[in-house]
Amino acid sequence: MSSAPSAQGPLVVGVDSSTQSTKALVVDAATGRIVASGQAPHRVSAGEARESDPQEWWEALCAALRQCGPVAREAAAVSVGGQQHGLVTLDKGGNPVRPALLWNDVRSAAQARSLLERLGGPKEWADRLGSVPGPSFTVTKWAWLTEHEPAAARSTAAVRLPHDYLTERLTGLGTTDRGDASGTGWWASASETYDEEILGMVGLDPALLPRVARPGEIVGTVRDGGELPFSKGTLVAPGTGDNAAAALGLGLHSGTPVLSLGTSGTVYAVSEHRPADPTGTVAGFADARGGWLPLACTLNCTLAVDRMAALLNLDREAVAPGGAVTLLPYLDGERTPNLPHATGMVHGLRHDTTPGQLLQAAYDGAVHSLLGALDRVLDTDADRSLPLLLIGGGARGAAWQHTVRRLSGRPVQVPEAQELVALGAAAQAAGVLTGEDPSAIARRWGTTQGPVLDPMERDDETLSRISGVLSDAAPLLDRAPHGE
Ligand SMILES: Nc1ncnc2c1ncn2[C@@H]1O[C@H](COP(=O)(O)OP(=O)(O)O)[C@@H](O)[C@H]1O
Ligand SMILES: O=C(CO)[C@@H](O)[C@H](O)COP(=O)(O)O
Repeated sequence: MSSAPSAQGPLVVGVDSSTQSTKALVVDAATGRIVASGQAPHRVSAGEARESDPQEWWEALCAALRQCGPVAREAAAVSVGGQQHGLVTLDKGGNPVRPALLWNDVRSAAQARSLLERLGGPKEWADRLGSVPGPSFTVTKWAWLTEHEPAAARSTAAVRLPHDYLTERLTGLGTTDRGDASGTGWWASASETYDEEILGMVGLDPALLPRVARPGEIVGTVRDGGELPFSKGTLVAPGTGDNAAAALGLGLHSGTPVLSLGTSGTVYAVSEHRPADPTGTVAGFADARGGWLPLACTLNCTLAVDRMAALLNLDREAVAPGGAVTLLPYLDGERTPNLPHATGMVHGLRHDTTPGQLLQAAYDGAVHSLLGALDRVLDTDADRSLPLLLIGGGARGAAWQHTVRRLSGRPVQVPEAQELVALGAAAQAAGVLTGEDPSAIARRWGTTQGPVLDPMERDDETLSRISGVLSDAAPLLDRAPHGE
């Protein structure tokens, strides 16, 4: 007798192992009802480095599943969605050689610049890889590691992405998927294979990389033993990167734009056309189904705004309108625009500027970066009147919702479902059980149901003011630290 007697179908588990925490959902595959959930935090290093211990991700996964209770062990299938790009280096025993270098660690900016030139420039990268790799991409992190920590690189017997590492802890097999592989900078989206010339450029043996599973493949079963949080034999789906998982969770059709407000800010859509943006603004990711996920990502989203609220000793909702102050919240450097050495900047501060106006300026600066890429992630024939789907932790905030509506001039839909990455992983797990398209499963679950907030008149004055400050301040924002 299931400990979830009201379940109508088999139970599946979807996981979101993201920057700040692991979220796990036990879901009824027939209806999408969340039967149980759990969450456990991760630690991320402070300062210039952005690193996290993969073992802690595993412990957080086990803790989140313990919070779900015994029902988690009844899951027939599981899938893991994870933060993209992270460089996980494992020794011969499968143990991390060092903490993982995360997507938001920008120390490999110099390596990124060098790699662009060595392959022949941004257009060559875009044509082959689909993306122009910046310091967020795994390939630049591996180049950094070989230059700065050669002993660690020599001790590495396997290279994984965060979601690959957790999937392998379950199955004992090294696999990844095209969605997450497309964020490495060594998986060519044109050929859908690892690019051995690029691997050679950074001295990485292809044998250290995981097999790229096909969408919908069962990559293994949960192996026996230890404190594994699932029953032996539970089917394991390929998993994918968190944004591709969220796209599954939303059951996205092409042309519908998504703004995700989390540790990272992302704007993306699904497309049948392979992206190849030579400017590097749009990353040409693959999705988890066989199509494409053109995406732009910012480093400074909810954490930057929360930091400004803390500095101003304000609640995150205590914004005030009417300011003419500009705040570029580039506290961690910035990825979109590509300003890895940037820092936060305020312009237009006056005696009568209020704390609430300054906090609103932080929201404006964060959303301006995302909306600046919105048009570029959409196919030319996309209906620009469709609501923006707003997801991620920030989507729950009134100030975020209002800022997106005011600066986009578009209706905004906020799904009631809160953990779209984990829901997408659950849909993928359900898909390996039934053979159904995970996006069709998510649509059947009704995951995008939620209020549609009416459009507001677009605040073009604020948008152009921010663009003007950004343009005039570029030389200052792009200045590398002394000696780089
Ligand atoms: N009610 C809320 N209003 C505004 N922001 C929120 C709210 N709840 C959470 N957040 C923000 O969401 C962020 C976490 O978002 P989430 O998408 O879970 O992060 P991750 O990128 O790690 O998956 C937090 O940093 C916090 O700033
Ligand atoms: O780097 C990207 C996308 O290219 C980020 O979206 C990471 O995948 C981190 O995701 P979150 O922790 O913010 O969910």
